[in-house]
Amino acid sequence: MSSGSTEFPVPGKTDPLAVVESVRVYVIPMRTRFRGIIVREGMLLRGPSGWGEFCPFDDYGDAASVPWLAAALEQCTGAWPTPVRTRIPINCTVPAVDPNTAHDIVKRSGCRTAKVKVADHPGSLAEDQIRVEAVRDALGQEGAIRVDANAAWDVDTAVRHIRVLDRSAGGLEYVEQPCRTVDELAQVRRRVDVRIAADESIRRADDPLHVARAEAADVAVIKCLPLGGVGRALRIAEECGLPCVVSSALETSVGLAAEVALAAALPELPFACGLGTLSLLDGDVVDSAAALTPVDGFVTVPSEPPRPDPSLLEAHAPTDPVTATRWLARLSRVGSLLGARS
Ligand SMILES: O=C(O)CCC(=O)c1ccccc1C(=O)O
Ligand SMILES: [Mg+2]
Repeated sequence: MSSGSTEFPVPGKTDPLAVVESVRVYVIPMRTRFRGIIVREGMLLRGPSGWGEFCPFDDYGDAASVPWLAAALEQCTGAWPTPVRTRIPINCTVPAVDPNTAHDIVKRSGCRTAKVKVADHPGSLAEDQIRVEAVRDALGQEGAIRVDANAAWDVDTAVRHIRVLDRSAGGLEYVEQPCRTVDELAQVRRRVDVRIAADESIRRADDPLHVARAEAADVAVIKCLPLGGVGRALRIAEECGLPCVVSSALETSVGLAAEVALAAALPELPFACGLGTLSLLDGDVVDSAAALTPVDGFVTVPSEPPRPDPSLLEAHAPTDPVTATRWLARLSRVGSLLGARS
């Protein structure tokens, strides 16, 4: 019924994108295929207090992308909490690669903690074992190894594979998201001695605190871009009452800076964080002096948020018009959803 001059915006609802002064789209190839991702794409938004990154993965629909946009807008309009540390210990991230490559990644990183992707495809256990053994060889006995199954296993498979990989690793620090549901995580947790960390059960859940209340995890993996920003992630971290590991969502240095700000502000940081992911990308939008590149297993907390370099923005701009149009349309739709909620 409503149309044209009889239709008005609802008073009190505002356009959340009104603060954004300009946007850029980037396309950066991955060095190694990671969870099926071969090219990382996203947007950089410029606002009154700097730049934010909007980069939901392809498998996030519009509603699930709303927190990503809230996080980007927090970055370009807000200020970060006070850091309580100047550098963040990080893990190196080992994709589902062959054992020699895994060994090299660990050695080159200088990290004392490694996170190894497992369960990349059905029947992967033998490959997972030799990858984990190679990582232990590279790390030495003092290092810590964690594995991430990205929700691939059912309960019985998880229990069996965790026991095998725990032996291959000479002890696992934790296993991240062995199964999909909170109930499955709780069952696995009761049956194995290895700690359970929840990632997707927090990042993709309607209620990110459910997994903690259900006593289904020992560790919370927190990513502030999928969770709606540093402020919201800090509240979730506090309310869940679990030790937290901050991990990246494969952002450029612009978005990674928000994850680092979160890790820097957490009162306790008992484990290494998954923030050494810049090396998985074949490029960045921030020049190398300001990039959040780890050195000897640590990322230094920057004194101010990194700004994209104009020539790198040009270099990583999409070469076809379709990609930019697709991201602009996505931003517009997700912006409308965010506006309708506030
Ligand atoms: O935690 C790390 O070491 C790196 C980040 C990482 O693994 C990741 C990055 C993008 C999307 C999902 C994940 C994941 O933890 O499952
Ligand atoms: Mg994970």
